[in-house]
Amino acid sequence: MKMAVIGAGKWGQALYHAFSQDNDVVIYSRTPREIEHFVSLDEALEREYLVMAIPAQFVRKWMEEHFEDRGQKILVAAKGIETSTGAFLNEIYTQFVPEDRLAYISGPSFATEVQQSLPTALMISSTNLALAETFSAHLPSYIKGYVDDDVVGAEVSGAYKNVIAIASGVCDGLGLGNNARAALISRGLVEMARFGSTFGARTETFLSLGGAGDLFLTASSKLSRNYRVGLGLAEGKDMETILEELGEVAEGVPTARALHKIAQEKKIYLPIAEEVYAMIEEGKDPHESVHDLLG
Ligand SMILES: NC(=O)c1ccc[n+]([C@@H]2O[C@H](COP(=O)([O-])OP(=O)(O)OC[C@H]3O[C@@H](n4cnc5c(N)ncnc54)[C@H](O)[C@@H]3O)[C@@H](O)[C@H]2O)c1
Ligand SMILES: O=P(O)(O)OC[C@H](O)CO
Repeated sequence: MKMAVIGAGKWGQALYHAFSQDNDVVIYSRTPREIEHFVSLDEALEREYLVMAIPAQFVRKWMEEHFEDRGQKILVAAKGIETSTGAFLNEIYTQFVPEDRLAYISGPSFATEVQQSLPTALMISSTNLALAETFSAHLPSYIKGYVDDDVVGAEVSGAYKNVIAIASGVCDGLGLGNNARAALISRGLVEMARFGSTFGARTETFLSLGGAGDLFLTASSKLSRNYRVGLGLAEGKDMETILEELGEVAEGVPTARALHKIAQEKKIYLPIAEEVYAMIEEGKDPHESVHDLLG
């Protein structure tokens, strides 16, 4: 399969490594990189299959400024909800490409472990199951692919788990113990499903690799950038310092802002996401947030 990965951050490079096992793959990013098969934007857009690893908050602008529809089939690899509009990624990408040429990859997948070819299982979701199957069939042998057609469920799961991961990092950073973290993750899963059902997601999707699987992973490991944001908040650091020290994308931060906006507009009860928003945006004391969540 002739593919191009667009975006050469940690996840773009990991997916480039993975798909390169059995396919003809090139990679492009706005910043030239010393990567084998690094190509120009035009050469990348010429490929039949694209993997889009641009972070969620930058997708719309990038597509407006650089994308040319040449009939490509696209695998969306970012996880997040656009802060400025509350739009899910499928709502953005479908403004440029018909939904039957769009698929979304989600599930428990630290880029560093995918880069090391460690065993991984992921979901590929599309309203066009044949397309999901095509991408799944071209994953390397160390990644087991599962296909599904609940695009909204997969997107909400992938985005929301990042916000719960921030809360989990706060919980561990405050030394509240395993019971508290387990309670938080469990209630976070319920909250994700409640939010997703508002937009037509299937409840069982939140029990899948893209839901519970990714949530368990991200909310329990320092490999998660979002979890590390929570650790920083628990230490009393301000967001500017946290993100500067992180030096990488933490999609849970802008997604928490998006969830707050949506919750206000649609009157959805999102207690954990709202406390993460209060800590991130209003500098609320994490101890107070925990008290209010347990209250
Ligand atoms: N890193 C992981 O383990 C992992 C795993 C699964 C999914 N993801 C998702 O993949 C997406 C990308 O994350 P990442 O881990 O590669 O992040 P990263 O911080 O490693 O890289 C972000 C990349 O985005 C680029 N970028 C920044 N601003 C941009 C802009 N305005 N236009 C175009 N490109 C811009 C940067 O140059 C950088 O290459 C995120 O949505 C993330 O949630 C990450
Ligand atoms: O480092 P995070 O928190 O963005 O998580 C990376 C992946 O989404 C884990 O599946």
